[in-house]
Amino acid sequence: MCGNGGRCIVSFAHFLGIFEKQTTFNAIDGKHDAVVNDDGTISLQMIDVNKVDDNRDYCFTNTGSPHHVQLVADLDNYPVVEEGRKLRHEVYGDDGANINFVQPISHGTYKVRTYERGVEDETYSCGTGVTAVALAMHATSHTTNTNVSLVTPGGELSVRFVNQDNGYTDIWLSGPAQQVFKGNINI
Ligand SMILES: N[C@H](CCC[C@H](N)C(=O)O)C(=O)O
Repeated sequence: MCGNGGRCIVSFAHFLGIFEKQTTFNAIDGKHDAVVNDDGTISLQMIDVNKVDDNRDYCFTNTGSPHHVQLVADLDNYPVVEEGRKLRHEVYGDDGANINFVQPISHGTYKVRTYERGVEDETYSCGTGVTAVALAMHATSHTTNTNVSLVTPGGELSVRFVNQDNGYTDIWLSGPAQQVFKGNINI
């Protein structure tokens, strides 16, 4: 599942006039509701998450895709590609995982850089990744906020959620989706 890809699909379907305000689409992890907000940002409902594994040095959770979440100091200068590539294999074996490195900016605001499985490199922004970061920061009591801001190299996202005894529900990933290219194919 791709959270940012999902938001882009919704934005594109809206641009094509397929729906007005709300829609639903099916992804590999199930159904997703989505909303085009009045300011043009896109909110996407993510699957419920009932487990955030806390391994003290890092967390692991699945928000539609598998994510490792680890706090580091001096994120701007952190070797995301080298360390991400190592952890992706050494901790998670053949299946691997996406690796998110995190630094707090303030209570409820986090800077995130992600090494993405499949891409095998750092990407500008990972939607399921920042969702995992928001839940992991809450699950480990780094924040009590249930609306968390995430700053990635590609821009700013937010994740809000409801915390219940058995995990997290009503999880919404929000942020901008901008059309940057338009073309035609003659067939
Ligand atoms: N970039 C995507 C997640 C891709 C996850 C994929 N790399 C995987 O290993 O499942 C996002 O914005 O949510």
